Amino acid sequence: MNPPADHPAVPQRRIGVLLVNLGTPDAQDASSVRRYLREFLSDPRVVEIPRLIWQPILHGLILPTRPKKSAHAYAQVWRPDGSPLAAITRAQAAALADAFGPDVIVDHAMRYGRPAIGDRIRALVAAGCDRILFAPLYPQYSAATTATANDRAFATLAAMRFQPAIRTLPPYFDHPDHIAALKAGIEGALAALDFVPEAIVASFHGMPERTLRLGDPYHCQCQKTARLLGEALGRELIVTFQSRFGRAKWLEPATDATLAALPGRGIRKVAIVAPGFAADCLETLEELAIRGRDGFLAAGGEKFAYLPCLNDSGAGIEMLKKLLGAELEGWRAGL
Ligand SMILES: C=CC1=C(C)c2cc3[nH]c(cc4nc(cc5[nH]c(cc1n2)c(C)c5CCC(=O)O)C(CCC(=O)O)=C4C)c(C)c3C=C
Ligand SMILES: [Fe+2]
Ligand SMILES: [Fe+2]
Repeated sequence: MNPPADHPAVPQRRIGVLLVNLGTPDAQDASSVRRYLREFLSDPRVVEIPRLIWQPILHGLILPTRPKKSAHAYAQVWRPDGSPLAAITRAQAAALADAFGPDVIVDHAMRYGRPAIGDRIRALVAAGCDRILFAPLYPQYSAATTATANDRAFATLAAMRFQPAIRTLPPYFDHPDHIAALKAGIEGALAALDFVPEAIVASFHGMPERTLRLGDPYHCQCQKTARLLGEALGRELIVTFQSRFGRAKWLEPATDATLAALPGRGIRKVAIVAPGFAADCLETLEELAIRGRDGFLAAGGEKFAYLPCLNDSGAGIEMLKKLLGAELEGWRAGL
């Protein structure tokens, strides 16, 4: 027996585009930060230590102490409209709302915290989407970011009788449109400075070094982004890795140690970019733009500039339109 045409199980043929980023606390107080860190650091894709060993460390050592320290850091970058990562991701989705036509709904979600991936996928389905382009906004693939976001999307689908078709945005670390957008953003920001940097540092979020040996392509993809961007800019970039967490060895060279060493090598005017982040966040605005600057100047540096991420800039949104639009083409052809 066929259901009537207006039966809820008969969808309209719409497409959803879900922009996804890491997630951030709902508020800047220590208990909101603790809630966020508990979810984030309990993800076995992020901390690859056996649960029986990690859970006592997380609950006994980290969650009682780190939230207060992190809340202090968040307080320094918090905006009237909330956490920078949340506000910018929201703005990216808003800027793309009408980019793909009336049959495409653009929404956003976070892997940790809110808006939750499961909630937004279900909302897109309820709005008539029978296809969803799931777009983790990480230029470089890592199991700790891209894979865990995709896992959450597939886990949501696993609980559905009537699933939408799903397509995931591949990493875009070397996509010519990505490199061109980064180049345009950097050149625009450099032109507004009152000094000419003697070096440009490209700082990527770090990862435990063993993930590289285990086959995570993240490190290589970061290096390739930096090489292509350096070629586009016509100058070599200094590649570094930031945000070390825990006692294990992380990818090197470390951003903070490199910044502190540059004045000793005669480099006293520096610009720093973060081409691994689609949106500015705690890690760029506090760790690089505030603490990075302090460390560089304390070591004898004279001029320091943090150059913003692509965010919802014209170049950034045009790039996302092209990348997402190309993914939608295949589906459109069949509609
Ligand atoms: C526990 C280890 C961590 C791994 C591995 C890790 C990988 C990783 N993270 C990002 C992007 C972001 N991380 C952010 C914050 C953040 N990251 C860690 C730890 C690991 N990240 C912590 C504990 C925190 C929270 C802040 C703190 O307490 O220091 C953010 C910013 C979130 C925000 O609210 O602004 C982003 C973005 C990538 C790309 C990555 C691996 C490639
Ligand atoms: Fe992180
Ligand atoms: Fe950090």
